[in-house]
This record gives sequence, structure tokens and C-alpha cells, in this order.
Amino acid sequence: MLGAGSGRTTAPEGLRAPKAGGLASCPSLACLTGHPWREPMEGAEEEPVVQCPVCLQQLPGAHINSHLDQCLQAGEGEAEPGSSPSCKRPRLAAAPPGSQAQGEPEEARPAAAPTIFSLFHKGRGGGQSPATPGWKSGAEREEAARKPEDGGSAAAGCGARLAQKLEGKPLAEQLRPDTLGDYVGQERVLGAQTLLRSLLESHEIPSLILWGPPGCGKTTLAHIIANSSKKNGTRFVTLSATSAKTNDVRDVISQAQNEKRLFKRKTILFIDEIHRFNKSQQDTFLPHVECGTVTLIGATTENPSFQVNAALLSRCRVIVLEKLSVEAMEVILMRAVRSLGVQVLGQGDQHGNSATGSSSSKSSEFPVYIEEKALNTLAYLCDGDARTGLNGLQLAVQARLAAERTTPLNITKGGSADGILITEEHVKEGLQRSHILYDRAGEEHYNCISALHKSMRGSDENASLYWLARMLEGGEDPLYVARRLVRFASEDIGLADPLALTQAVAAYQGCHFIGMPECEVILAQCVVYFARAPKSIEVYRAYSNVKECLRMHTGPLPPVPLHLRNAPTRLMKNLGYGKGYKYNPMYKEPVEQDYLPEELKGTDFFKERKT
Ligand SMILES: Nc1ncnc2c1ncn2[C@@H]1O[C@H](COP(=O)(O)OP(=O)(O)OP(=O)(O)O)[C@@H](O)[C@H]1O
Ligand SMILES: [Zn+2]
Repeated sequence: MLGAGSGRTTAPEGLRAPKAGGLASCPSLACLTGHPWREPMEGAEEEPVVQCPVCLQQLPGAHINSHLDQCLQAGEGEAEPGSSPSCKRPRLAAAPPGSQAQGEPEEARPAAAPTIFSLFHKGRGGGQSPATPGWKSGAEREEAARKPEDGGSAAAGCGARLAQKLEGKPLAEQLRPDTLGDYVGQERVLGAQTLLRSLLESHEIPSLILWGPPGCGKTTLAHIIANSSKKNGTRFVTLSATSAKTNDVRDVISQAQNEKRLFKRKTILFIDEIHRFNKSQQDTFLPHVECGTVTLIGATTENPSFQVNAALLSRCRVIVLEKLSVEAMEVILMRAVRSLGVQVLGQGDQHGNSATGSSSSKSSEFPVYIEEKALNTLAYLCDGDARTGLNGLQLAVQARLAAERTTPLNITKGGSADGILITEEHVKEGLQRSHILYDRAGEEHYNCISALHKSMRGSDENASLYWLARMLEGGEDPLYVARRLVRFASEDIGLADPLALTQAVAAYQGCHFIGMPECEVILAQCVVYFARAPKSIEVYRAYSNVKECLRMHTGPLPPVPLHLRNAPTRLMKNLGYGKGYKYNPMYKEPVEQDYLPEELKGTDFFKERKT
């Protein structure tokens, strides 16, 4: 932790001023900046020693401010390319502690939060990273950019400009709202008059767990809280439970303690995917949430009552976010389209009427159009996941621009320009190409899991793998598949291979630990194991028979035979409890004894067929 591997050294002894009170370099090995440092005066009054919240070294209180400036600057120099430039500890992705306290103007500093967020926020649902299928390769992109010079139309030239806008950060990241005003949907928890909104507006942030499906805006909400809390000087630190270690949590806590003590500044700790922290990691910050050193905001897609430490849970307000409605998605997509300068064509517009949507439509530099219907379809197909929706839009536009040179489309708009039109078909194609055309809540979801189940039952490993991939590539929750595998292990394999159940539970846990995409091979292994395993429904069927028998029973259920009852008290013994019971280990020969109620004597659930 102490700057290991940075390659920098300090020479504290040699560089230190010989006389007490003189200027020298920061003596801390941890600091590594070599910034001026004043040796405490001999005989001067003992100054309180404080800890630098950045490098955690001990310093005389009077020097802390100048030290911090240096320390933070050094951090900027060390930051990895692409990481938050003022963050000395890239692993923590922390907003620079202390920097706000140093009178540095807000605007002068790089906007830390967005960088931080784009850093820790992992790709999901395709299109998040340039390596994801569906994204244009470097060569393709170059080609797209070269297009106008190759004698393309004016429209193609504008398309290249649009293509440029779509490069780099994914559209979803570019458009992440910064204020509550831009946050769409989630009225139930965030609407006017709700408790959460009034708390946020008064900057009273309680500890929160944000629970909701992927892409519904958990991270975005945290990002908005970060933005607004910066205004009253609160620090905002983020950790991703997928990569952070217990030590990282400790570091954040000790920095928070210092900040609180030194500057009376509060710290909000945002933990993405908090369910990935194990219970002991969650325990690490529990006392600090309790005593108010940090305010915790956790985000999770999993039911927190199972995945979050009960003690921690009781100290946090659980906010349930819903998947975004089709209407909310339309608002988000419409906003995206506007920001790209793409114009929306309502029905009938193709025949020469003016486009709707963009206010700058008349003098638009980007004669690229999208059918209103295409947007509606996209809003519907992304199943409340804004990231998927925005990625889908981005892919459709990019693909369309790439293909444009072959089929420019003529739109008479005020008698002028050529245009590029994006239709519903293009949007669907875009989704299909990126494998996101998969309806996680609807038909497809059930159809595919059923096909997987039946393929495994039919011992077709080939088909089993196919259906598995269809679901995972479509963005299915791996834990949903894993749960189904656990059931399959008992229902279809059963005692023909009792190890199957262990395999399934292990696969579930494995997926839970490492998440997508790494967990896909765990599921694949389990699915193939199951397809190849011997099958037996003996137990499953027998148990169904028992249930059936209970369901069909009329009148009071038969009493438990007296000899099978336990007799812990004299009274019970006197009542005949346990009388005549034969304790099997006492007998050499197999014991003749009934275990079923009298009226069921002779029933064999393993033989009986369900009617
Ligand atoms: N309520 C919203 N209003 C506007 N845009 C939104 C909203 N929710 C999500 N988005 C857009 O979708 C993108 C992804 O959302 P976000 O990262 O907040 O999802 P999440 O709930 O944290 O998902 P995950 O569980 O996958 O991390 C954001 O960058 C933003 O552009
Ligand atoms: Zn320092």
C-alpha cells in the first residue's frame, strides 16, 4: 500500500534540514512527493499530530494543509491514464479527500465523479466496451470516418460527425443524468412528496441500499447524490464489491475518520454490487455505518434480505427501484436522440412533412432520421434496462452509418436534403447483432429456459449448450439459470447421481461469487454434466405421489401412531407414547414394525402412479 511499485524514493535523512524548524522534504516514505516539510521547532509547544487523510502519515497539525496540497498533486501525477486524475489510489477510486478543503475552486478540478463512475462501472448487456461484439473495430471506424473523402454524399459527411460523437464513452455513460431533474421514472420512491426526495433535497443522506434490476438507474441515483452532496462538502467514495478487498474498505474508513475529525466532513461510501461482499467484508464497515463515520449507499440487483448482512440491513433504508416503464424508456431514448442531433420522424413524415423532435431540425447539421416507431420498439424491447436501450440505439445508429454509403435515402424535407433514415428494422437488427434481442421478462425467457431444461433431460449436450448461450448472451441473469439447474439436479437426475445437486449448488455459488461474464463457463460445465448424467425421477415422482395422497385425503389426518411418538415426560409415557417401539439397532434381524399411519398401511408411494 505504501507506494509500493511506484518506483519513487525519498531520501528523508539526507534531504532533511539539519536544523530543527528548517524546510526539508516530506519525511514520510508513504508520501513520496518530496514536498517541503517543516521540522517541528525544538522546544516549541507540542503541536497536535494529525494524520494525512491521503497518505495516512502523521504530521504536525499546522502543516497538514500544505502537505495535503502536495500530496494530492503527487497523486495526480501518479494516476493511471484514464483514471481519475486526482486520485492517488487508483484502486479506491476515491474523490480526492481534502482537495475541496484546500480552497481549490470547484471548476478548476477535473470532474471527479463522472470519471470515477465510468471507471468502476462494469460493462454489461453488451456495447459497454469497445471490445464487445457489435462495436465497430478500429478499422471499421476508420473506414467510417474516411467515408466523406471517398466522395460520399453530404449526408455521409454529417454521418461521420455523428459517428464521432458515438465513439469513446458508451452513449449510456455520456448521458448519465447529473441531477434529480433529469432522472426519469422511479416516481414511487423519488416522486414529489416522497421521503427520499425530501431527504435528498435537504442533503440529508441516510444510509441506503438501492435494490433494482440492471440498468434501472441505481448507479445513476448514487451519481446524482454524489453530485449534490459535493455542494455541501461531503466526500463521495466509491468501491465496487467485485474488485475491492477488505483492506480497501479499511482504508476508506480510516480516511473517513480523519476527514470527520479534521474537517468535520462527512463521507458517503458507495458500494456497487454490495451483495458480492461476503458477510465478513460487510461486517468491516458495519460499526462505522452505525456510528456515522460513513454513510453507506449500496447498490444490488439481488434481494438484499438474503444477500446483505441483517445487522447492516437494519441500519440502511432499502429503496426498491423498478425496471423502467416503456414510457420512461421513451423519454430517455428521445433525449438521447436529441443529444445526437438525430431527428425523429413521426408517421407520414417520410412523405415530405417536417420531422418532429429536434428543435434545430430546420438547420440540422446531421440529416439523420429515426422513425418514431423504431424508438417505440426499442423502448419496448429493452425491458426496462436503460443501458440496453441506449446501447441498442447506439449500435443501430452506428451500423446504419456504416452501411449508409450504399443506400442513401431521399427524404424531401422542405424540398432539400438527402438523409439517412434509421428504421424499426435497423433497430431490431442492431439488437440482434449485439445479442440483446432477448426478452428477459417475457416469452423468450420462459421459452429458452424450458428448451434448456428439456435438452438436458433429453441428454443432448449440444442443444443444452446452445440454449444456455442464447440466454446468457441475451443478458439473462446467470443466477436465474443456476437456480433452475439446482432444481434440475433433484428433479431429473436425483439419486441416479446424487452428486449432481452438489454440482448445481456449487455452480450457483460460483456464479454468485464472480458474476458475468466469467461465470458463464461454470454454468456451461454444469449444463454439460447434467446433460451427460444418468437420469432418475424416482424421488421426484414418489414425492409427488405423497403430496397427491395428502391432497386427496378427506377428513382429519390420521394420528401419528403411538409407538412412533417420543415420550419425554412421565405423563406421555402413561398415555402410551412410545409404547412397543422397537429400537432398530438393538435387533440383529430386520425389524417388523409399521411406520405409516394405520389407514395407509401397505401404501407404496414409489410404486403408485399419479392419477
Ligand atoms: N432513471 C434514469 N433516468 C435517466 N437515465 C437513466 C436512468 N436509469 C438509467 N439511465 C441510463 O442508463 C445507464 C445505466 O444506468 P445505471 O448504471 O444507473 O444502472 P444500474 O441500475 O446501476 O445498473 P446495473 O445494475 O447494471 O449496474 C445510465 O448511464 C443512464 O444513461
Ligand atoms: Zn502525504
